[in-house]
Amino acid sequence: MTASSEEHAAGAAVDLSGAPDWTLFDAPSLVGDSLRFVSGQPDGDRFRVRYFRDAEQHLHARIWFGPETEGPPGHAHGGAVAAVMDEGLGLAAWAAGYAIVVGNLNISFRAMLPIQKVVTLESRVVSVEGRKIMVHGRLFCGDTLFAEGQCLCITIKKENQS
Ligand SMILES: CCCCCCCC(=O)SCCNC(=O)CCNC(=O)[C@H](O)C(C)(C)COP(=O)(O)OP(=O)(O)OC[C@H]1O[C@@H](n2cnc3c(N)ncnc32)[C@H](O)[C@@H]1OP(=O)(O)O
Repeated sequence: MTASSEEHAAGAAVDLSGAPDWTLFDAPSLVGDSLRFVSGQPDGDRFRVRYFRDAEQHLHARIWFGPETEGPPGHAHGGAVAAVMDEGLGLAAWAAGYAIVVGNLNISFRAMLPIQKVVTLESRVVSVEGRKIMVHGRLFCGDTLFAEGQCLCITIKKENQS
């Protein structure tokens, strides 16, 4: 494989730095072990993820899809893409102050996503109606859109919060 700034052999350092106007977002301090499945192994061979917020407090992430996310040869499994959207868009609602679970996640897979590549997730809380928080997001690199999603998050009832 040809190494470029966005392609990395497993085990090698991966550049997850953010845009100049982003600040690192400490997701584990907000939701702890809820991140274990996707972003819990920052040096692993599945996902490597770093979260940021921009000046308007929208949540972004740089995400490396490692070899263990492979589905179609050389490309990410749709479930891996969905897992990233689930965590990232759900986390966007948490970061906006809502203790939620995801009730519905609608994803369109627009292009095959090469593994061992750093891509960007951007998200936006687009509406809040009672307990329903709608978050939209897209996973892309440069001009290539890999997936876009609409995530309906539902705030957890007080009696179900631990
Ligand atoms: C922590 C950050 C990183 C991790 C993020 C990871 C996100 C996740 O993966 S969470 C795990 C996956 N999700 C789940 O397991 C959720 C399973 N579902 C549930 O627990 C419940 O169905 C739950 C909590 C969503 C809703 O149940 P409940 O609290 O009884 O609410 P309920 O009264 O049914 O619905 C509340 C409102 O939401 C709406 N709603 C609920 N579910 C849906 C749905 N799937 N589609 C559309 N609307 C829905 C209802 O219509 C209702 O609307 P309205 O107030 O207008 O009548």
